[in-house]
Amino acid sequence: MNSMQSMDRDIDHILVSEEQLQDKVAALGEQISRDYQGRDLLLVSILKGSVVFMADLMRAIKIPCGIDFMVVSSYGGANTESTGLVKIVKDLDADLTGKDVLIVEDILDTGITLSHLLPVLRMRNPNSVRLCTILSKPSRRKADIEPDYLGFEVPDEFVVGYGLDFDEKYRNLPYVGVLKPEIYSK
Ligand SMILES: O=P(O)(O)OC[C@H]1O[C@H](OP(=O)(O)OP(=O)(O)O)[C@H](O)[C@@H]1O
Ligand code: HPA
Ligand SMILES: [Mg+2]
Repeated sequence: MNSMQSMDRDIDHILVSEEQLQDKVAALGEQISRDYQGRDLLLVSILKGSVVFMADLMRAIKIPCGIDFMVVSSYGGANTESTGLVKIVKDLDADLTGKDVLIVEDILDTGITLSHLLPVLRMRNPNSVRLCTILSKPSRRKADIEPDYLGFEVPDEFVVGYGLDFDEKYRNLPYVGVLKPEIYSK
């Protein structure tokens, strides 16, 4: 038994396939390349969840851009509910003055994480701040935040894969799926 097989076995059903993800990333990359032509684009990846999407999206963007990373945490450990406490664990290195910042996220769920982060970034005098997320769960929104660039809407289920974890696992699945109920109750 190898580890891929054992991860796949924990999945109840797939919501977004690897092919659907790759097609969407290519389309988003094209659109962002058009929209930010001639601008000072800085991609800001919110770790850890966005690592897979960031790595794919930046290669689908065909114009010059910078990249930077921020570590923020609200769904600690095996929590499937946001704690509501958003911690900046590692801040950006870049000076945002005059930059066109595009936040790269894996999922916009309640919106609580971004509702804390957006005002912090906007205070740093960027030219613009927009949000690109591969997944959104609109039914769970608590903060008034919507993505400027969106991959897929997902239903109100806890999803894993393509960067998203349950208890730090399943981030390396190449698709987005829902875990079998018994995995949460272990
Ligand atoms: O819209 P919200 O309800 O705030 O949820 C979205 C955030 O929650 C997850 O991060 P998490 O805190 O689990 O950290 P991780 O990226 O390291 O898994 C996800 O990556 C988003 O950043
Ligand atoms: O559905 C989810 N899965 C994993 N991490 C998350 N963070 C917010 N929502 C989710
Ligand atoms: Mg998480």
